Amino acid sequence: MDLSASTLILFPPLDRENGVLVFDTTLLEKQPNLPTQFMWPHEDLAYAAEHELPDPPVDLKGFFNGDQEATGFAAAQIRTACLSHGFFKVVNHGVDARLVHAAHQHMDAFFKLPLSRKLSIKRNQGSLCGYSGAHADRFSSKLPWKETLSFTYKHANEPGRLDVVNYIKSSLGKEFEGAGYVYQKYCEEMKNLCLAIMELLAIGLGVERSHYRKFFEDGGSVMRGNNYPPCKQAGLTLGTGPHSDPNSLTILHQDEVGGLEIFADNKWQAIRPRPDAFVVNIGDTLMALSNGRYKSCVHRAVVNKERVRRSLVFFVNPKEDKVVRPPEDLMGREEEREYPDFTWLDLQEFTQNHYRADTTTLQSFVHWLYSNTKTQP
Ligand SMILES: C=C1C[C@]23C[C@H]1CC[C@H]2[C@]1(C)CCC[C@@](C)(C(=O)O)[C@H]1[C@@H]3C(=O)O
Ligand SMILES: O=C(O)CCC(=O)C(=O)O
Ligand SMILES: [Fe+2]
Repeated sequence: MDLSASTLILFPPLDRENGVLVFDTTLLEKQPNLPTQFMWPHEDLAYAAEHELPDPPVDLKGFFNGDQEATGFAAAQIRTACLSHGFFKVVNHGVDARLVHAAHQHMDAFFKLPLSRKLSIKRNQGSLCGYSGAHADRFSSKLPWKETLSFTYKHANEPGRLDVVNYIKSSLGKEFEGAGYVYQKYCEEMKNLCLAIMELLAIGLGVERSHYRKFFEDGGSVMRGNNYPPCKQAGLTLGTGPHSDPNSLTILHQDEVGGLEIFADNKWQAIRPRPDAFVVNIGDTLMALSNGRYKSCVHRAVVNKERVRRSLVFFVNPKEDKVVRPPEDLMGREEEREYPDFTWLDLQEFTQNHYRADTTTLQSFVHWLYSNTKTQP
């Protein structure tokens, strides 16, 4: 085969000015071999899920209707899942299926835009907002086979304040205003769902019912659309590598293609897509807020050989400067603290500037905190 110099420059496509890889799937899909930058080590790829997580979904209908027995049942189901692997599905969550569909449709339309247009709202270093192709400007190896669009949302938004609409409109133009309204509404619904789940998490721990709800009421979240194009050598790469989310709670909707896997009972288990369900996972910050009782869920996303896969993610965080500390009524008399006090601002800085979130983020963060500040165990 004649590998002329120009061919070599094209594969993988590189940004001429900065020399970083460009996630241009129309070009990447044409080449026979996966660029090494996208290859993940054997230990992250091996043991593909052979099982599906068997847990039945948590039905929220009774909780929303104020039925005490059903609330107790849902809280117990959530408690069991969180003590073991930190993951559960919810149904009858009250979010209109048409809204979820519309959010997926608008994300689709965005990812189908020409690359130059998507790059016009490129995510900058240290920020969680904007477009990112394979995170190629942040990392040079183990690149995730995905592109993302993310933006922030404040929970204590007064009615009528349209931060998401304004961000989308000002960065992408007036023709995206409709998309902005859909995302704004989606964020509002996700916030309400998240605060309801916070109550169930508190009931499950036997702490004051509104404790976590209040803690997150003035917090903020990041909404993200993930687009995982098909990959001929899907078995050599990952859409999102094994990690636990550094934030508190994550609410995700995956399309019908499937690819989300969680690590539970010492094996990878696939999460079967269910259009009427949201999947919820505990993140590192909530693990700290429960003094290690609720487990931060280790998960990953595999990619498909033939089909593009999409997911909508809502990452929930406390207010940036609030001290993350378990409630007093949770701590037994002799119980020791598993983690020191910290703020989401610190953990966010750690994962954006010093450490790439993986399966041991919280542990590494605590070491980093001790070595950087006066905080000592
Ligand atoms: C604070 C955050 C960092 C990430 C986005 C939010 C919550 C989850 C984190 C992430 C998804 C964990 C896996 C690695 C990561 C780099 C990714 O693949 O997107 C992480 C996010 C990020 O830094 O963008
Ligand atoms: O897309 C998915 O199913 C998982 C994505 C994920 O884990 C993340 O964005 O943190
Ligand atoms: Fe995640």
